[in-house]
Amino acid sequence: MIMTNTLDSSIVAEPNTNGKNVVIDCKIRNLYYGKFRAVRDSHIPVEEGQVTAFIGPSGCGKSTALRCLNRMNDLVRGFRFDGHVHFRGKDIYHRNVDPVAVRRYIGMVFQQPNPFAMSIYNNVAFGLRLNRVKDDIPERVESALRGAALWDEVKDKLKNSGLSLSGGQQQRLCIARAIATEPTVLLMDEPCSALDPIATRRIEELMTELKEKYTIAVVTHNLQQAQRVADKTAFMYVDTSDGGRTGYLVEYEDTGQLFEDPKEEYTKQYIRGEFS
Ligand SMILES: Nc1ncnc2c1ncn2[C@@H]1O[C@H](COP(=O)(O)OP(=O)(O)OP(=O)(O)O)[C@@H](O)[C@H]1O
Repeated sequence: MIMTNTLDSSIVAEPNTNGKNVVIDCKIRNLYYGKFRAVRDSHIPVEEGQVTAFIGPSGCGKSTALRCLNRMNDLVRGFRFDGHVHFRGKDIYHRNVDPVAVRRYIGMVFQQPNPFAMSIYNNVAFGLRLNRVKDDIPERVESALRGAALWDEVKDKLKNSGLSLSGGQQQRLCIARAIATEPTVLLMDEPCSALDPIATRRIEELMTELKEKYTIAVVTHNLQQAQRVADKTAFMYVDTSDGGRTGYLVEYEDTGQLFEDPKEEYTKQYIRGEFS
């Protein structure tokens, strides 16, 4: 039986053609929700120590592709996936791999900040206990809160409810909860869409700090945000030619290259704002 240790983050990542290490290699040939083909033909590598942004119009499959990276779609009824997701060369969809173990290495932060109705301290400690971490809990909680740039704001009120924090602080608490178990990769699904511009900038700065330690993949509607935070950008679009609405990868590039000199006509039109 393949257990957590086969996903051990000490396994060397696969080198890319550009010499960068690919931590997650995602290839979606076809992805279905029931009979609906949601995504096709999308090969998106996630490189070590980089921020990779997923952009594209609504419904093109950005969140679906992101959720494939840590098997979050497994929870959706009717989900079927033809392709592969390799984490450090290991197939995370192998029948013997435990999805809970996958999420230990590939954590996630969602669109809406979703702290639990418990204290700030326990919000972070919860993830540790869930992963059977028993040692150094207070130190780990502090380290995660520091890592999420929240410690100074909450250190004197750790017993207060996580729900008492502002939206931006709640999202940083969720980031602290996600990094407490020291994942290799952090997936962020529109992490700023519910936040005001100041809280958004704080999260963006935090992403730049976090990539020193974690590889990040982020879905964003905000093209300026992708340009500010991402090293690599994947642009997805929706194919309606066969009467369906199937998302696919149009272009994956260095962010600067994709925004300044895109190869594909659809990318050019999208970044010029010709469709949304
Ligand atoms: N759980 C689900 N069950 C059925 N269909 C779904 C499910 N989740 C998403 N879809 C469909 O899959 C397609 C891709 O959705 P997805 O949310 O991945 O797109 P997106 O690009 O992230 O969109 P948005 O930018 O609006 O969030 C859409 O047509 C959506 O309706």
